[in-house]
Amino acid sequence: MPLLEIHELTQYFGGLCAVSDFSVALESGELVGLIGPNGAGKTTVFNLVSGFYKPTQGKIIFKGSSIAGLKPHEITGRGIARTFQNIRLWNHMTVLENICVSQHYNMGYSLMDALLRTKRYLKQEKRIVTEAMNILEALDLARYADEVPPNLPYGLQRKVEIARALSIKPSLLLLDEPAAGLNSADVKDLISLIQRIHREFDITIWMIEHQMTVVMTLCSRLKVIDFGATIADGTPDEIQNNPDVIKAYLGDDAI
Ligand SMILES: Nc1ncnc2c1ncn2[C@@H]1O[C@H](COP(=O)(O)OP(=O)(O)OP(=O)(O)O)[C@@H](O)[C@H]1O
Repeated sequence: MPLLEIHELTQYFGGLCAVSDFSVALESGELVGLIGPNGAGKTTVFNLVSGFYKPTQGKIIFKGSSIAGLKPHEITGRGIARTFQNIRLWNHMTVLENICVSQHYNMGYSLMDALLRTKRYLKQEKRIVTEAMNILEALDLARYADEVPPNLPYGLQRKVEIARALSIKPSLLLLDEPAAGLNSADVKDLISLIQRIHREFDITIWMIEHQMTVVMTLCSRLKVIDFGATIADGTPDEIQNNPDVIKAYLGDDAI
């Protein structure tokens, strides 16, 4: 059984069809890419899978159960984590607090426990901090635990966002343009980081990315969409030489 199955997903925004009849199946352990020109509908697909939008039509099945229309926190609870095209960290909180706050969907204590600072509350809070520090250590970020994100270079902020997504121990990680805004040295580091996460965290990764070196190096297969519709599906080599893909990116003159 695939980890994630999407059948004929369609999303309208008023009269605009942002995603049309999109289907895909991701097997556990895969690292695959979703590419396409600007405005193709890629982020909309991720927003539908992560519960930010309710699909106009279609099925989204994760671990055998339908998740279409669930709230984002419910989908996180099922084991899907994501990052965003524009980094969304809490800039007034430290790196450690940013990771801890994402754990609170799974805190295991009540409001009353928190108000009375019961034993259960203190024990769970300690667990959350320990687990957050473990993830920061695993990604070589522990030394930045007490910094606020704006004090860190952009490449490290991206890494913190990935650490935050990993901290919920997802089975599926959605990365939305992780290389956006990074310089070439940071892109190289990001490629190694994603390879390491994929190897060490027993996780399935689905990524949107415009930088071809990143997807060509990392992904075993790619799906290409344009104006919401799928135009190609295949290995990076097949995709690079597909005339429909070349046309979508470069226009008719390219072929
Ligand atoms: N909430 C929304 N309301 C109305 N239109 C939207 C909304 N979200 C996206 N769209 C439109 O849907 C289309 C697909 O947008 P989407 O952001 O999914 O594309 P994308 O492939 O991720 O683009 P990019 O690579 O530029 O990020 C675009 O025309 C966009 O303007």
